Amino acid sequence: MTTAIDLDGVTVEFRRRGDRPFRALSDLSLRALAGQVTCLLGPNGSGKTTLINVLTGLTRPTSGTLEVLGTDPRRDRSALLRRVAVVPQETAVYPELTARENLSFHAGYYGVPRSERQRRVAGALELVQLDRRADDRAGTFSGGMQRRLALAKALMMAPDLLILDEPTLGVDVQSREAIWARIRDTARAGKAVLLTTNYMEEAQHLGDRIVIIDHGTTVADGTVEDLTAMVPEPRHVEPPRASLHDVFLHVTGRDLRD
Ligand SMILES: Nc1ncnc2c1ncn2[C@@H]1O[C@H](COP(=O)(O)OP(=O)(O)OP(=O)(O)O)[C@@H](O)[C@H]1O
Repeated sequence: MTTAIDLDGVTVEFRRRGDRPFRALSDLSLRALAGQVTCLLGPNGSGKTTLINVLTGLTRPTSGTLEVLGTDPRRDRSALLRRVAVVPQETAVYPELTARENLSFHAGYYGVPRSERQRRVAGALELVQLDRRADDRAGTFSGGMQRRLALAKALMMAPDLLILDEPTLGVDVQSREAIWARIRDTARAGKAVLLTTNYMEEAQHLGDRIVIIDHGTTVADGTVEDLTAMVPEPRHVEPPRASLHDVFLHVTGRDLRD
């Protein structure tokens, strides 16, 4: 399988006023493959968003090497961004525009030819089951519907790498299932998917590969089976294996990060 993301020893330091530089990422290495969903887990402040910003060339690492879809985001960011779609944590839709207008605007902005736009927009709306609400303003949508619209925007661009920051934060079970199904389809179509989540169930359900980071560095990396085998004393008798929830607490501890 092709490597979509290859990070080796990446460190990101932020300068804080009157303080020593703060390491948001510390010698972090990570690989993600095409055709797989890679789930990135980590406590608040562990560096997940910083990592996404590094992958999209928004934040320049202090040191380390990185390749995303075979290119260095520091060198050719605009070419890379034509092949990578990011669904950020905050809702990124225009509330005054309808769902269809949101997608058309996005397609136009990213250079989808006019002749193709209508078909692509309609296809994306159908994918996330918003076709019946296509001509309603996005501002009237529920949180879950807005997340689905943001996902449609990304999927419409047929990216080789799809990055999602907490894709199902605060959405109901129905929207969650719809979003999960589209994420799985994207990986099955041979694309790489990297997503961050704080929901163990989501990682357990979707992740072909789970990477847990803490204090800016990788503390566990493998399949759910690899990771659950790491916990020495499963706390439950039934089922016999530790859950991903147990693994997460085992490798990151119980302290708050604030
Ligand atoms: N521009 C910046 N300047 C200084 N510190 C920063 C900056 N950006 C992020 N940080 C710090 O880096 C650390 C990692 O932040 P980041 O947003 O990557 O965490 P996260 O894992 O995405 O957290 P959450 O789960 O809460 O979204 C935090 O301590 C944060 O305060």
